[in-house]
Amino acid sequence: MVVSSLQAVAAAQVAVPEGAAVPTPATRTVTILGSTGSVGCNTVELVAADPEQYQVEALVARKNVDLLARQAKELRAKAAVVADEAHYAALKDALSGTGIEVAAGAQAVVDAAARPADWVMAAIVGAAGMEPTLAAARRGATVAFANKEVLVCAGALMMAEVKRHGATLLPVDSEHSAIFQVFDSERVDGVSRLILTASGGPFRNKSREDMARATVKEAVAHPTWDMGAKISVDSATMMNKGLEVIEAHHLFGMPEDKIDVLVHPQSVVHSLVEYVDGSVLAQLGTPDMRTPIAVALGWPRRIATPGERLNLVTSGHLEFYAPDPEKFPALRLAREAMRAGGCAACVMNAANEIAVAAFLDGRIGFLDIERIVEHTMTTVPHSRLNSLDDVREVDTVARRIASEAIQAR
Ligand SMILES: NC(=O)C1=CN([C@@H]2O[C@H](COP(=O)(O)OP(=O)(O)OC[C@H]3O[C@@H](n4cnc5c(N)ncnc54)[C@H](OP(=O)(O)O)[C@@H]3O)[C@@H](O)[C@H]2O)C=CC1
Ligand SMILES: CC(=O)[C@@H](O)[C@H](O)COP(=O)(O)O
Ligand SMILES: [Mn+2]
Repeated sequence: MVVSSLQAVAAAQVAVPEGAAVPTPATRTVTILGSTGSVGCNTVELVAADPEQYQVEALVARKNVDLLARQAKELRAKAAVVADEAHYAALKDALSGTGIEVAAGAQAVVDAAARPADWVMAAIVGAAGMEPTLAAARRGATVAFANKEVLVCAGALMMAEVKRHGATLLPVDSEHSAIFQVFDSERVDGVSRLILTASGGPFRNKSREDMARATVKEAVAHPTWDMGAKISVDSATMMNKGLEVIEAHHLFGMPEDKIDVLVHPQSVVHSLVEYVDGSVLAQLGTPDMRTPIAVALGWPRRIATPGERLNLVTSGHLEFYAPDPEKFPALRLAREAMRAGGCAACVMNAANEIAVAAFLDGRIGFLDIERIVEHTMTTVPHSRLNSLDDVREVDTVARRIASEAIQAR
């Protein structure tokens, strides 16, 4: 396996940075970015189940004031922050008399991530999570990392910041948590291949004609996982798996051609690592995000979660198939973006965010998502990403081109 020394360092950084203090759950202070979302609510549930073990520094959402205020009171958070300033007054009102600090706006979200918590859940959806995730990494926090779009649009720069500031990234995405649990980061040259499993989404057995007519309700009805709307649509196009191949590349330092995708409709085998001696190690479990979140929350220990345990006697057949590249071109687009390097993955991600939002708003059809993404990828000129300012600029240009293409339809 060809793994450069930089990649090997990056892979090690995902696990235990040398000399890093390992906070025990008993001393852990916690911030949850995106606390009102699907991953956020699961995280809140685990933290709330053991109130003696965690002190909550800050909770962050975009605009769901009612839920954010309830969570902040339940967890006795020190601060609650909404990104959308239009909701500041409502949040202030909901938390008046509690002593909980309240703030709003994009800078307030970054400031919340910069507050001194040992452990930060990065569960904002989309590239909007980049600045707050960076703020947590830059003060050397342990970052439980769900927000995959950040690594897709700025992976190399983000991993460099993680290394520079001695932060620790713990994967939360179920496939990457699975790999993390069976990946020998001490001996990366023994790893020959990563195999990411994919459910195939709600349209695995549908024709392209069916997909062209797909409604929002059908697209977000994931067969095995209960998730937010954006990632559910990504699963339906299989762009989610494309984003995850890029995420795995950055987290584990593996080249694109050593990261395979295997369709596994039951979502029981969460991913696999193949070693040079022919061993293949996998992590299994029921499709329940509380498990990978608990792996990151308790790490390096194991903490108990509620929920059903996997029973292989009653779980039925486990099936595995090769992905269908004709039906799901998003996988090809993601691999092309990886091979192109530079700004390509950032452009793809930005266009995908715009196209998925337009589909969810009923402005375009399901198959238009892949068309908008491909059009944007072929329109935005290739460039290198040398700084985070470059990332912001390319992201803005790609969003504009994708939006114009949607308007022109
Ligand atoms: N859901 C899952 O099981 C999994 C999710 N992931 C990844 O985790 C991330 C979160 O996914 P998911 O929980 O499904 O998403 P949701 O849409 O359910 O939740 C998103 C969260 O982010 C908040 N948010 C959105 N925009 C901003 C912003 N600009 N600033 C601050 N907060 C913001 C939302 O607040 P509000 O509620 O107020 O809008 C909400 O709390 C995604 O990157 C996804 O790909 C990865 C693996 C599994
Ligand atoms: C739970 C999780 O990690 C999701 O990213 C999941 O992988 C989505 O399912 P797909 O395999 O259908 O994309
Ligand atoms: Mn996943």
